[in-house]
Amino acid sequence: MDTSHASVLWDAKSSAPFLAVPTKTDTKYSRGVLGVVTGSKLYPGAAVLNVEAAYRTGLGMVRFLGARRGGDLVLARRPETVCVPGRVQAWLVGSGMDAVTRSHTASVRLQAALQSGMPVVVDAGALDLARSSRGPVVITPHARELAMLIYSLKLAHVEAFADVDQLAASISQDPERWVEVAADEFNVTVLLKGHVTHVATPADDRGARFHARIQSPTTWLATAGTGDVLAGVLGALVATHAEQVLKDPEILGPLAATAAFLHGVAAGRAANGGPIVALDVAEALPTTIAATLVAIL
Ligand SMILES: NC(=O)C1=CN([C@@H]2O[C@H](COP(=O)(O)OP(=O)(O)OC[C@H]3O[C@@H](n4cnc5c(N)ncnc54)[C@H](O)[C@@H]3O)[C@@H](O)[C@H]2O)[C@@H](O)CC1
Ligand SMILES: Nc1ncnc2c1ncn2[C@@H]1O[C@H](COP(=O)(O)OP(=O)(O)O)[C@@H](O)[C@H]1O
Repeated sequence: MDTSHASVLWDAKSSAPFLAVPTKTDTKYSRGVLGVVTGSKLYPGAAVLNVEAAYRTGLGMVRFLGARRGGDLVLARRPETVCVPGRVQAWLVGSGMDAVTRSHTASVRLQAALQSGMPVVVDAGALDLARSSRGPVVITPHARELAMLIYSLKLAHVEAFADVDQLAASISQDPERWVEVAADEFNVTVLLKGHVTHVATPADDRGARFHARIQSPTTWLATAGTGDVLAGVLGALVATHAEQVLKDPEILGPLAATAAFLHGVAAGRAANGGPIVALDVAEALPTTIAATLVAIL
């Protein structure tokens, strides 16, 4: 694991050890169950993208416990999904939600996940709640979402910026610095999305941390819903490594970097030089994972 402040370029060789290949004795429960609380009346489709991507990354089961409309759409696309509460090894929350218009019921469901003590992937409309988690957390903001988060908490670093847009511009220009600031301030692993995605964990007592960068192989990835696909990939990786994450939350760094790597390569394979939609990226994940595993054979 990298212990310097400079970021390392994350590739297939770095990613392969963080893929969980099922063994002969595995069951759907031992492989990892991901609880998903995402989607809303405004954005029900995000839940479908999350769940499709999680299954395509490989895990035992998805329990979808978000709003009804999202649940109906998820079941129409992935009937193997279970919509009954029960044991899960990790949570994915917040995609397709809006922190401002979030319903009371949605907030109660989010808090139940965050208070479970299990590892949680926190995306989009639940980012404001990330710090209240009892378990290890990885957040997945884009530049403006991170700016909103830093601004709303009135951290010391914001004094130099007139508004959120100025801060977002600074984050886009210098993601390497801001991803580390955010990891330290929020004490969570941060995956900062962009053409180049950065992942950082909080610095330890000696100032060492994990910091990786993932270069997207295609700009066609900049299209609606691909962030929801990324959140699903990461949810699956965290669910299949939940025991390790609880022992050592630092492993959220390499897991998040691996998610971003698989996501970018899947997009490149799906695009093949032309436009793609978010579900194309999810559908390209199985062959991307097979090719990534070959990197360490
Ligand atoms: N089919 C669906 O259900 C979809 C749901 N989505 C959900 O929609 C919600 C809102 O998403 P957005 O944050 O994109 O909100 P908006 O599209 O409302 O954008 C909000 C602001 O953020 C800026 N912004 C958006 N992406 C940025 C980036 N990469 N870097 C810098 N600034 C950026 C925009 O310019 C805008 O000013 C989220 O909950 C998300 O998960 C989206 O993922 C799109 C697809
Ligand atoms: N110019 C770009 N080139 C390559 N990838 C990009 C580019 N812009 C954004 N991305 C990637 O596309 C995804 C967009 O996610 P996000 O902003 O959350 O969109 P959405 O909310 O629509 O899902 C992220 O994985 C991000 O890294």
